[in-house]
Amino acid sequence: MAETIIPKATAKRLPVYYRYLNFLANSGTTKISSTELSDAVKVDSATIRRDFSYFGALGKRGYGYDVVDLLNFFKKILNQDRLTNVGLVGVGNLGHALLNYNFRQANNIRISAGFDINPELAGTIQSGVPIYPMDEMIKQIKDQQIEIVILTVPIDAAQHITDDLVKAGIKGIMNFTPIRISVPSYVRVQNVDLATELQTLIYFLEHYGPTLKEPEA
Ligand SMILES: NC(=O)c1ccc[n+]([C@@H]2O[C@H](COP(=O)([O-])OP(=O)(O)OC[C@H]3O[C@@H](n4cnc5c(N)ncnc54)[C@H](O)[C@@H]3O)[C@@H](O)[C@H]2O)c1
Repeated sequence: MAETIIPKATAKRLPVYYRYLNFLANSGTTKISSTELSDAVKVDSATIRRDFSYFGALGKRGYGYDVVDLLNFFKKILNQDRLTNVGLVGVGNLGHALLNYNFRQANNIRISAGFDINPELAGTIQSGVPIYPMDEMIKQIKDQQIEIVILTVPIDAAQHITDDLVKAGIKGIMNFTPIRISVPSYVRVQNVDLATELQTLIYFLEHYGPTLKEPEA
């Protein structure tokens, strides 16, 4: 199952399905039709069926989907059946906002360690998370077996911190800095840029209006 190779667009929709199924399970719903799921997550049912088909048949014809079965399945795929510890490098404005956000409430993810060069921050606890000085970063990441790091440092610090993160054995970086960091092929980088997302939203509003669904990726 872990070896299933799926398109990026499908991978991006999996957490959306997961969140909604979690909501359904919590409210006691036991089954859902593909049309209901489609309406709720705003993804057309053909796309949902295609997404699910990458993982084999998950629904029964004429019955729809069993919510708990599907939820457990996505839990495994998204590693939500175990807690994922994430590191945060750069505890400034954006870093603080991310620390304050309780990832764990809906997703089994928590920021377990923060790192910052500012001596006033290092050695403190911010939003319940210990902040370490940079010279402890590699050791803490190894000791805590952190595999994913969120990068929220100024541009000029991004690459050399990335190089240290690679040395520490990190597997994935969520990069909020505006530069494209270089990593070896076995490390994955997810770039997040709110300005680009906003531009995309503006583009879709201008070209397709507020109610039409965006064309399939
Ligand atoms: N992707 C987005 O949508 C988005 C949105 C806002 C900001 N950003 C980017 O995120 C980054 C952080 O923005 P911010 O507003 O939080 O900045 P900030 O100045 O408030 O915070 C930066 C933090 O990094 C720390 N820092 C500086 N040099 C460091 C180093 N060498 N090692 C470790 N820590 C170091 C600082 O002490 C500070 O706490 C910037 O690169 C900014 O461009 C991206």
